[in-house]
Amino acid sequence: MLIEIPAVLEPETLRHLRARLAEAAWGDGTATAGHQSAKAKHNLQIDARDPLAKELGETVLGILGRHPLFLSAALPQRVFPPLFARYRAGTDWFGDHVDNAIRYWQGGTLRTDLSSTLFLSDPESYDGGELTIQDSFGPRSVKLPAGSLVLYPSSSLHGVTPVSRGERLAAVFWTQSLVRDDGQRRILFELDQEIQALQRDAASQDALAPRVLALTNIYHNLVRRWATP
Ligand SMILES: O=C(O)CCC(=O)C(=O)O
Ligand SMILES: [Fe+2]
Repeated sequence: MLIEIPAVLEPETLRHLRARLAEAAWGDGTATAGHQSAKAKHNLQIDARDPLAKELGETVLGILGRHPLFLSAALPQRVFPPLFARYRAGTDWFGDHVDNAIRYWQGGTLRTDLSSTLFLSDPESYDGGELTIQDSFGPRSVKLPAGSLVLYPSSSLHGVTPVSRGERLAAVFWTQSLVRDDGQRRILFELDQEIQALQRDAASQDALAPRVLALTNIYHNLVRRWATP
């Protein structure tokens, strides 16, 4: 399931991130690529050990950790710190590739269940740079407003088309979910969204309150059954 989450970043946070990224020390993106994706990857990124990457990564993780739609859709157990990427016009793109199933980090491991791109450049400011994802319904091309993010199963082949004008800035990160199976996670997300809609209706119709309670109970019982914390 591919989920778009609009306006994750406030305009002011976006301005702050972009201003800090303009001063960053950008290095070759292949530094962290696996054997197969190194051949496909043509972009720049900030070294994960760079204090700036850590600081901005924490800002993004803090926002995600409080974002109801991200929490509902990803059911995150752990989120790998964002990698800041830059694609320049005329040279940069990322051919179709797979993300490694396991990422090593802080002496531990993270299983990549979900991949995400948080778009940081205004779509009007660059040409190309579409994120193409092989969804179960066929290829999807994603180019979102700055500050919005897309969440997709890490099992999908994906890439970024060449940038032909301007530059594309993005924060890319991976999530290990409490619910590993994409189909189960999708059922929980849809159920949770419906319960929340019903809860809004229940505010003006008392008779709905027991229904909301019963469905909320079902939601949590499914989480108990499917989550592996
Ligand atoms: O820049 C993007 O949107 C995706 C990057 C990507 O696929 C990766 O770093 O593995
Ligand atoms: Fe990738």
